Amino acid sequence: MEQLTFNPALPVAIGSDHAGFEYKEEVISYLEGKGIAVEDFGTHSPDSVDYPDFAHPVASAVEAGTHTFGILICGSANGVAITANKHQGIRAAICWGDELARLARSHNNANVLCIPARFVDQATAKEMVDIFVETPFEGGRHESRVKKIACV
Ligand SMILES: O=C(CO)[C@H](O)[C@H](O)[C@H](O)COP(=O)(O)O
Repeated sequence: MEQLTFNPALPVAIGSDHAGFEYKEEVISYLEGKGIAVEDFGTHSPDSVDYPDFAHPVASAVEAGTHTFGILICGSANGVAITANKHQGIRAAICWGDELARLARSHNNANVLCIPARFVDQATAKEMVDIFVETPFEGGRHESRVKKIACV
């Protein structure tokens, strides 16, 4: 059975493109302030970059099991989500509100939270991160559905 909650012994993997850079820095500070280890996969400035260059390494780290879950931030979250979901072991969810973040975890056992920096404020981003960390996967009827995702 998939891991129900996140492993606090492993770091969170976080990445963004230039559109998500400011939010990434804020979220890193927020998580570290709560005593949660974070590995920053970049980008490391607001200079224009290509989101796949940062989404793939985060997805690979989560898929390898070296990081407990991933956070990816770009302008709309579409680019980073499309990229991360190319990875067989990744369930990346675009969330723009608390209930979406809760459902992504409880129903879909999402392991990457994708945040649309140009469409939510930083307070919402942080609230969604908290919910993503704290909400366990429900299992039950959702278990078989989640297992079918990877059956391609
Ligand atoms: O993939 C995206 C769009 O769906 C992301 O939001 C990117 O951040 C966006 O495309 C970047 O746009 P920009 O005009 O190059 O800043």
